[in-house]
Amino acid sequence: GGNGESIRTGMSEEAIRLAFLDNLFYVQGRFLEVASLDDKYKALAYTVRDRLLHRWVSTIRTYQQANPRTVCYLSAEYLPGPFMGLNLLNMGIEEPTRKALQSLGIDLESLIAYEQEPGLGNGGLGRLAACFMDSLATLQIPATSYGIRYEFGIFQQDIRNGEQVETTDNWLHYGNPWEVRRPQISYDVKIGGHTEHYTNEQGLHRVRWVPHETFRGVAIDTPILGHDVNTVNLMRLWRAEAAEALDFHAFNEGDYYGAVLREVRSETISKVLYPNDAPEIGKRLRLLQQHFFVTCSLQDMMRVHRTTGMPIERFHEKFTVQLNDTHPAIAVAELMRLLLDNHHLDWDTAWHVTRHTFAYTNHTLLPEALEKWPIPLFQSLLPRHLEIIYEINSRFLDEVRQRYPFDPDRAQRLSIIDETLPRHVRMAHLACIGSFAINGVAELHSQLLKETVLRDFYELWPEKFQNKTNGVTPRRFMLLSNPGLGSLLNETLGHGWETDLEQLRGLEAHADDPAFQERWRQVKRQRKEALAGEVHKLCGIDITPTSLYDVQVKRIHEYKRQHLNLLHIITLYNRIKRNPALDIVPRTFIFGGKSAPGYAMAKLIIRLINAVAEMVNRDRDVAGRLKVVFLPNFSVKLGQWVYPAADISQQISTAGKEASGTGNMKFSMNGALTIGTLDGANVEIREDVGAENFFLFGLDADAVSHTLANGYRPWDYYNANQELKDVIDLIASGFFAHGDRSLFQPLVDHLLQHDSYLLLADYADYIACQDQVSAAYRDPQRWTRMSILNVARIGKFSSDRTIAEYCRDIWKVQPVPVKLD
Ligand SMILES: CCc1ccc([C@H](C)CC(=O)N[C@@H]2O[C@H](CO)[C@@H](O)[C@H](O)[C@H]2O)cc1
Repeated sequence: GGNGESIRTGMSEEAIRLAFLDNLFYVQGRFLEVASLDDKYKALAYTVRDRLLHRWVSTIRTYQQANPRTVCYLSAEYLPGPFMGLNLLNMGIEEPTRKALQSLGIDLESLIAYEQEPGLGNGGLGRLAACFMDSLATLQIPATSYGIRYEFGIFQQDIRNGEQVETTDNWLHYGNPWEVRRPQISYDVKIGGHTEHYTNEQGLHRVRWVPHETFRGVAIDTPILGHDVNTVNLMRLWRAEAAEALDFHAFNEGDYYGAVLREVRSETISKVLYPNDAPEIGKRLRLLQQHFFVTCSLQDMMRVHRTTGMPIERFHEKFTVQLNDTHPAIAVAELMRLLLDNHHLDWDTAWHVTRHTFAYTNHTLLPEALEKWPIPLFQSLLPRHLEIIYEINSRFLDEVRQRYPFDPDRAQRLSIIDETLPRHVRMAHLACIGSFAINGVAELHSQLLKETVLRDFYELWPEKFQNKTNGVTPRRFMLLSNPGLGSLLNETLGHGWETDLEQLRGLEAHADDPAFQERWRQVKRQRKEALAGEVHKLCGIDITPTSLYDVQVKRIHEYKRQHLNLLHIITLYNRIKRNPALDIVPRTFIFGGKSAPGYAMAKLIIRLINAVAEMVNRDRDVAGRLKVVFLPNFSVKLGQWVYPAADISQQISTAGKEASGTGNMKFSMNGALTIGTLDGANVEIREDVGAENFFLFGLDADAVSHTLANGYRPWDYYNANQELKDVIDLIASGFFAHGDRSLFQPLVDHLLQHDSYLLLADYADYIACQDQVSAAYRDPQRWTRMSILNVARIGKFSSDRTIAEYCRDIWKVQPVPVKLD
């Protein structure tokens, strides 16, 4: 390149231009005039990837020299979002790249918009794992994030006649330039079969697992660069392949299907992500997927451990392994198997290493979301693991009986095995017994864990229990998503806040400054106009940026109460119909989120949202003062348009049900005000931003459990509140279903007869709170002050703070800065 820098690693506009053209010619085999958007995107991706791998090589060299204690994050889901924009930002080459492409007549934004994100997750849990990767690298912590490289990610959601329709997510169709296949890094994965116990010639007891089938897991690596550092950690995802791609013998016999059968069968393991954020009992492939990525990951750690020369008895000193919910909990039994059967350690030593290696994070209190596997399935798939689990359990129960000699019920409650027929393996129990630390993801959630689902374990091992309140990365969700806000903050606070978010406190001094307020409103206005453009493109609906953008985007679930949001919208609609001259604050209600394909009530809620939208958006009396939009196919990419454009963030789950929430943090970081319940991290957000800057309503977690325990009767609330009655009756009338009363009957019936998520009990307070929101919005000075103070006091909710706490309290690891060679 120009001033002596190589075009493979140079950071100047000139070097990047030459590198881009070089990749276009010699990787894509295209010249500019005939290059497609995909060619240009790939050429730029390879240009950026070279600079990532340059830093990765330096990182690996540093780690080999330092042999540091390393964090391994095991997660069945990752939602990293599109890579191009964040990699350019974290490497600090956005401007030179934009100019280099401009000089070639290419708009960088068009290439960034073209990228398809890896949708390898369902929602909160998967996105949190991605925010953690960004913070681990930015804090220069040696870490590897392990998971599954699904060929097909979370389904694409289309809305047809108001209904969710799922289509296959073929994200790899045009290939993925950000990943590097590592054929040399591959491991055997055994399943099924039986075990053989024998005594070897030295008279020692040995166990052999004779599998029914053996597959291969191959590593596919994606470099994860930290912000403004040289550290590149890896996201190492496993792809399933047959030990032998083609069975030539079968082929010679002319059995062509037989010849490829093994390959097809094996690939099935990592074929597709399970699209539910609640388990389905006994899905064989799901357990196979969990065993698959766990055994590959632990074997990979053992390979790295061997290179350190440290004895296997010190494995837990080299590696600390975080279990992202129970999905990788089989790891406790798998590490024992590898230590006992492959390294021939005695039980006690193996167990000592194992329980000092793992830590477990719980992400949900919903009883139906706690995974348990039927013993027959476990026996057929993982016979050796089941033997080990039985042994772990009997030694554990011995300890429990010693501790509580006269309390057989407690032992039964604590047992890994649920004896009620058909017998099941309780994965949360295996995780708790095999881990040295157990944490929830927000203070209220961690408290409820100790009082409810994990109470017995808390009473047994209170020292294991911790809280680690979630956080989100301000790089993607502030700087990248909201550059206008980023430059206003840089101008006002200087640089540095994006890696030390507490510096945002400096905004408090500007909260009442009229000039600064005006700049602040302009930033929000620009994002609202940008989103209006995207809504027009995606839904063909025109929304008004002067209206209040009232947003609820998250997975569709009854406990998240998207249908309570709808009860408010219909209430406003009825108010206008009763008095068309009513002076209300114009609102645009924006929904987004996928429903698990088999979750009928969630799908009905999506249908009702679109049905209400159809009626309200064309109603002449309403005259555009209310607009309802359902944004299809919500994703990280779409979130980056939505979070910066919101005025109100809806966080209205039934108290005690949302473990933390992370969307709530992304909205507040972009100056939206929250209307919410005292649930999950809402409690801590309100604590930090100030009660006067948060719109609170509803029963708290104690009141919810008391109300449900004392025979809750939703009918009473229906009969006692005329506005509520009118709303429910309107839905029941078929008004939103072209007169078809039966369509939404199941939803109405459930609300009047069960309402297990207390919508009717919280309705009146919610409506009153929304009226306060409208009143506040009429006073721009007051609203802008509240918005500025929300950002000023949101510092705690950076995933850098969360990861720093995991490093200090659980992983006991230190940063290892990397010098670029
Ligand atoms: C087996 C199917 C399955 C898949 C995913 C899950 C996740 C635990 C669900 C999830 O995403 N939980 C969310 O995790 C976030 C990150 O901690 C929290 O912020 C959300 O409150 C919680 O619902 C449960 C069951």
